[in-house]
Order: sequence, then structure tokens, then C-alpha cells
Amino acid sequence: VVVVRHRAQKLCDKNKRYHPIAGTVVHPLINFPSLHHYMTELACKYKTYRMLDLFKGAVYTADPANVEYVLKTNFTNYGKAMGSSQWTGEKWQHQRKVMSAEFSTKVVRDFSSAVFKTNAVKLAGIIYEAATSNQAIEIQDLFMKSTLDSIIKILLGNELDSISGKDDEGNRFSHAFESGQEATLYRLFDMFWKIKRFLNIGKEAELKKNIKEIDQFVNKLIKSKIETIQNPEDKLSELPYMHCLASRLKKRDLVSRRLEIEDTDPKYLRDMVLCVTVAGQDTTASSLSWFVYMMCKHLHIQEKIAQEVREVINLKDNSSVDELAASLDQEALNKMQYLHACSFNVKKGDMVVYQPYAMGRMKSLWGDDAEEFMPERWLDESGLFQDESPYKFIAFSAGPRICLGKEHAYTQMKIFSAVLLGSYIFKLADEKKMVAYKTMVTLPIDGGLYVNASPRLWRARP
Ligand code: HEM
Repeated sequence: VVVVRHRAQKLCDKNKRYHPIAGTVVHPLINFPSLHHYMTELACKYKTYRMLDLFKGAVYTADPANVEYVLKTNFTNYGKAMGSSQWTGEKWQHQRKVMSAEFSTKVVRDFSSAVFKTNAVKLAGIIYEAATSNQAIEIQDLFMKSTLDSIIKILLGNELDSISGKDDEGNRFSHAFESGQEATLYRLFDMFWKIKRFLNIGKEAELKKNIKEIDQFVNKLIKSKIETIQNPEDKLSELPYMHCLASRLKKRDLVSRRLEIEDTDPKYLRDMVLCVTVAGQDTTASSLSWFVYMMCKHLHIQEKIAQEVREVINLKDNSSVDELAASLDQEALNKMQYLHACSFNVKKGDMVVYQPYAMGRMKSLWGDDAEEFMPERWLDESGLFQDESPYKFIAFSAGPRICLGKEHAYTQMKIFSAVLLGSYIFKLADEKKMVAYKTMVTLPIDGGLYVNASPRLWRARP
């Protein structure tokens, strides 16, 4: 969602007039539970249209040419409509530069991959326990916890271990985070949100409480990080080997690396941690959950991926999950072209909204089979992954704001998919149960995803 800074009513095509009126801002509110279906219908009908609003003009577009115009060609004229100053102006530029440099260093990439593998194996262990006792697993919740554990480890080096469910603070943080995202999306369609914030009522009161919980949690972790960096001897004085190991490990998490480069304001670090956690946690967890759902709905594709994993890493029946995970280096992941193609093909004044959900489903963009799950559409004749224009496949955004964690997200999702599908066969616990999204920023599966797993490997227990 972006806001036009200077008067520039027409988008990319100067000769074309847009603005069919598709409804009022009340319509999305009425259709909130199935918001994205409703918006997809409108996008298929009009591509670019307005929603009448008493307070501001709002243009919605699902046209790749307009998306490119807004996100790249005339980028400077479109500021972000939602989010704090952290996401805009010089502060954003500086933070983006710092993070982009960090994300591309080998040490951070290697550290992240190691964290993803450890957490994928941990998750495989939980699945093993459920599989052997014939219990259904709510896998979305496990993905949410596992991705939260991973991102906190990568950012702060701390073991949150929310997946074990033993950490109350971690559970509260995770809950506050989820509710916070829901309330933030609601602001888009609630013209009275500022009044509600002022009166501290409804979703705004909830949001305030959640923000407090989130801040407290992150501030505490940063404070302890700063203390460890400032006084490493307190804990390690008599263990020279440990000291050396710790200072090597220290450098791998992003906050420690920042603190070692320069004395950084804790508030800046808090914002950086929150930015990346918001951006990278439930985005990946929701994608993985829908991916497993699609795998359960298309068992032959699940088999094909398991076969690809076996072939690429030369997996034997007597291999263990740990061996499977250990073989997943970048070269092996790059060879998994079919898995990559399956992964996630879902998918001053006026406000412009571009619509990734609708754009992932429009026949005018993807052909008559747009709604079908068909990984082959992403592969060329020799089975190699073919990328699409990021302005058409817009799930990771595009242009100067393109997702900074895109490669990390793919690495994480491919490691989890390869470990889990390589070790287990997944089936829906209840084939007849309807599955729907919950309207939030990242569209998780409403009520979670219950699956049954059965081991493929002899040594599926990590
Ligand atoms: C399937 C997973 C993911 C999806 C679909 C996704 C999508 C996106 C999108 C659409 C944006 C643009 C947001 C906007 O401008 O409003 C974005 C930004 C961002 N993403 Fe991701 N993301 C994913 C995973 C990740 C991960 C794992 C990380 C971090 C490790 C991450 C880090 C970021 C950051 C830092 C930004 C802000 C970039 C900026 O404002 O310059 N993302 N992502």
C-alpha cells in the first residue's frame, strides 16, 4: 500500500483513464472474512479501480504495468501508507543498506542455513513423536513457532525454543505478534481507527497492549545481548576455548554484528529486530503451511518432490533425518528445481493498493488454468525453473523495496520442505474439512492445518 506524494492521478498509461468505481470502502469491511476472494473478483472485472472513501482517495490495481510504475519507474512519488518512519525516508534507506549488506554476507547466510537445518530437524522430531503415536499434528502452529525461533536466533543469537511450548514469554510474544498484525490490517478499512486509537478502544486498545508486550520482549533480549557483548568475561573468564568459540559465534547474529561494528542505539536495534521479524516470520510459516496443504491435496506432486530430494542428495532408505538435513547445502537446494517451482506459486493524497493475492489468480495474467496448482508452469522444457517478472509475481514485492529476505525465505522453505517431505508422507487429518484463510497481512490457515504423518525413512527419528 503506497501513498501518492505529488499529484499524479494517472498511473503508467497517460492516455488511458482509469477509475471505474467498484464500491465504497464499506464493501471490503462487509466482506472482511473472505476479503481476498472479494477483491480478486473486483480485480478480474476492473484490473484498476477506485473505492469511494469519505476521507481519502483509494485506487486498487492488479495490473503489472501499474505495479511496475508505482514500485520502480516513479518510486519516489509513492510513499508507504502503513508502518512507522522505520519504513520510509532516510531511516529506511540507511537500514535497508545495512541489512542488505548483512543479509548477503557468507557468514550470515551460512549461519541462517545452519539455524534452519537445526530447527527443521527439531520439527521432524516432534512430527516423529506424533507419527508413531498416530496423532494428528497442527502443523501451522509448529511452523509459526519454528520460524519465530529461527528468526530470533538469526537476529539475536538467542534460543527462544517456543516450539517446545515451554517458554511462556515466547508464547505471549508470538500471540501478541499475531493479534498485532491482524489489527494493523484492519486499519486499512476502518476509517475511524485514529479516533479509536485516541479513545483507546476496540482493536486499537488491543493493538496498544500487544505493542507493549512485543517491545518489552525484544528490549529485554537486546539488553541482555548488549550486556553479553560488553562483559563477555563475566560468563566465560576461565574458559579460554569457550571464549574464543563464543566470540566466533557472536559475530554470526545480526545484532551482535551490528554492535561490534558500531555502538548502536538499542531503540534502533529494537526497530531492526521487529522489522525483520514482522517481515520474515509468519510470511514464511504461512507459505509453508499452504504448501503442505497443497502437498496433501496433490499426493503425486508430494511424491515427485520426495523423489527429487532423494536423487539430489543421494538419500538411502537407511539414511537418518540428520544426514538428510546435513546434505542440504546451497548447491543441493539449487538443484531442486521442481521443489522451487512448487514452492509457493500462489502465489500527497491518494492511496494505491496493489494486490498480490488477486494477481496470483487472474486468468488474464496466468491463462485459463490460473487457479490450478501446476508447478510445471514455472519450469522450462529441460525442467529448469523459469522466473517471472516480479511485477507480475508480486508476492515478494519489487523494485527498490523488494523483499530483503527473499533468498533466505526460499532457503528456509526449501530446507524445511526437503527435510519434512524427504522424511514423511503427509495426509490431511480430515479430508472433508473446508480450509480457509484468516484475513490478515499474511493469510494463515484459519484454525490451523491438521495433518497425519508417516515416516518414509527407517531412521526418521532425529
Ligand atoms: C514467503 C516469505 C516472504 C514473503 C512472501 C515476503 C514478502 C515481502 C514483501 C511483499 C515485502 C514488501 C513489503 C512492503 O513494501 O510493504 C517484504 C519486505 C521485506 N522482507 Fe520479506 N517476505 C518473506 C520472507 C522474508 C524473510 C524470511 C525475511 C528475513 C529474513 C524478510 C525480510 C524482509 C525485509 C527486511 C523487508 C523490508 C524491505 C524494505 O522495506 O526495504 N522477508 N517482504
